[in-house]
Amino acid sequence: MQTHFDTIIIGGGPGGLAAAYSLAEQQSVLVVENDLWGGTCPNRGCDPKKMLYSAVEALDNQQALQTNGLVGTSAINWSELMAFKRSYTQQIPTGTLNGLQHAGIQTVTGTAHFSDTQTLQINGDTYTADHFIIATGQTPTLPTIEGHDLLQTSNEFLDLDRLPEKVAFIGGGYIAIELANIAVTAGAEVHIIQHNEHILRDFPKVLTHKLVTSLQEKGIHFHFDTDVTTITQTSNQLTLSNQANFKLTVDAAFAAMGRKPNIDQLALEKAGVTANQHGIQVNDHLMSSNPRVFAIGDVVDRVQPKLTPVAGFEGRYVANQLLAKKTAPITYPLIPHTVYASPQISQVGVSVATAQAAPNQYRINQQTVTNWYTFNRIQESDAMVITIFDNQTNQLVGAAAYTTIAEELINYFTNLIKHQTTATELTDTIYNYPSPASDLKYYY
Ligand SMILES: Cc1cc2nc3c(=O)[nH]c(=O)nc-3n(C[C@H](O)[C@H](O)[C@H](O)COP(=O)(O)OP(=O)(O)OC[C@H]3O[C@@H](n4cnc5c(N)ncnc54)[C@H](O)[C@@H]3O)c2cc1C
Ligand SMILES: NC(=O)c1ccc[n+]([C@@H]2O[C@H](COP(=O)([O-])OP(=O)(O)OC[C@H]3O[C@@H](n4cnc5c(N)ncnc54)[C@H](O)[C@@H]3O)[C@@H](O)[C@H]2O)c1
Repeated sequence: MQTHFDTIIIGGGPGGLAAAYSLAEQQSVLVVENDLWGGTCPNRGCDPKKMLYSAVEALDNQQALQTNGLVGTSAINWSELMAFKRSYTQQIPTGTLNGLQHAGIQTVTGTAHFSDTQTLQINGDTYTADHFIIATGQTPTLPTIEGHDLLQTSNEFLDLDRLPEKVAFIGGGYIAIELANIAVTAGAEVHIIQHNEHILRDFPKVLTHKLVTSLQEKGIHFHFDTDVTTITQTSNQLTLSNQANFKLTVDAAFAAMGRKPNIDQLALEKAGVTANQHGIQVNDHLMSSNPRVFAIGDVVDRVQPKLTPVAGFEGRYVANQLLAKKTAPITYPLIPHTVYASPQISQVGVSVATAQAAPNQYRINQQTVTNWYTFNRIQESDAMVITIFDNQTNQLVGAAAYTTIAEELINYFTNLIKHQTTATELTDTIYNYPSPASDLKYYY
């Protein structure tokens, strides 16, 4: 059994896998995974969520066209939808493992922890390496309140055999909004309990307010400025309450209050790697306080959003460093992000808040586009696109969108910003018509 490697990667998710494949042609590589090969995104994150969204979007689109040519609405059959999701997720761990082995990458299933600065213990065996890459991701945070162990998380929601009739989500971030919208569309009574007065703190308020209205119209009950302090169980139900007279009884409740780095099992102190509650601390080369050890993806303490493409980008960056193909500090490209709901909210580049705070530097073009051909054709009830231009260069520098096609629109904007497109140049390209891209010339 080989026990020394050029690089050992802890965590077989999008970050770890990107690093492993990039290194494998020139290095001996071992990847260690203690749960589902493939990690959060394809097993219990982005991909299964969007499998469920296939039905949510179809139903939304169908409902929008009632009285405009479509007769009757369908309904979601939860167990069939879950079987559809599982047809994708069930093949992920084995497929991932086979792919790694096929590429000549060694694998071990087990929990890794350091015993000194250059040694790992896995399943009682000792492994050493020239370098280590920690890519262990995050897990859901549970509140420290009475009855917290009665809460479930996104992990369980995305694999429910049966959708409970009445559900609550604690939190108002990505996960609460995305999963609550799946649940309400599938027929559940849904409550979102948020400890302050707004959802999705990083997105423009003008768009999140619209989303709250849209989700309320779909039937979601929002409880703002509400802290749950006690959870009790009575027969098959849970009661969530606080001392300020809040009391809600549901069939299931899900914690969606953020995620915490998977570092507890790593014995980082033995490796001389420093970390805090946000994750492993790294320098601008993603190197930890131990120069042999790098960290990538969700487990890193950094300001960039914790998303799959960011983890992959960091994995390839560290691999290139170890192969001496790149020595410069990491510089991140634009990172577009989307909340998948009904409709979606996406944004990229300079934020609306930043532009509002610097009116001399930026011009904001906020357009209600509901009546534009693209959105009228699919009967969107409310759609808005915001573009932000630099006053001096007239270049597009930021964008945000509230529409069912925001996920694709934001990719166009990302490319336009990347290529420093000016407002005038937006009119220079001929796009296929009619299509969302053919509207780009009107977003100046
Ligand atoms: C519900 C949900 C929806 C999401 N939706 C999106 C989305 O739409 N778009 C998007 O870009 N991102 C989304 N994300 C975020 C995305 O899943 C993560 O950013 C991405 O998976 C991070 O990749 P990673 O490799 O850093 O970590 P992970 O994918 O979490 O992989 C880490 C792996 O390390 C393993 N591990 C942990 N500790 C050890 C140990 N000691 N030894 C061995 N192995 C260990 C874990 O089991 C895990 O498989 C979503 C996340 C969730 C939870
Ligand atoms: N579409 C996507 O790209 C996508 C989807 C899902 C998850 N993700 C990733 O996963 C991460 C985690 O998602 P999340 O929704 O769990 O976290 P989040 O950070 O997006 O939101 C956490 C929410 O919980 C609230 N909260 C915090 N403490 C609370 C408390 N004590 N009581 C009640 N509410 C509390 C916060 O105000 C916030 O609204 C995201 O930040 C993102 O990186 C991305």
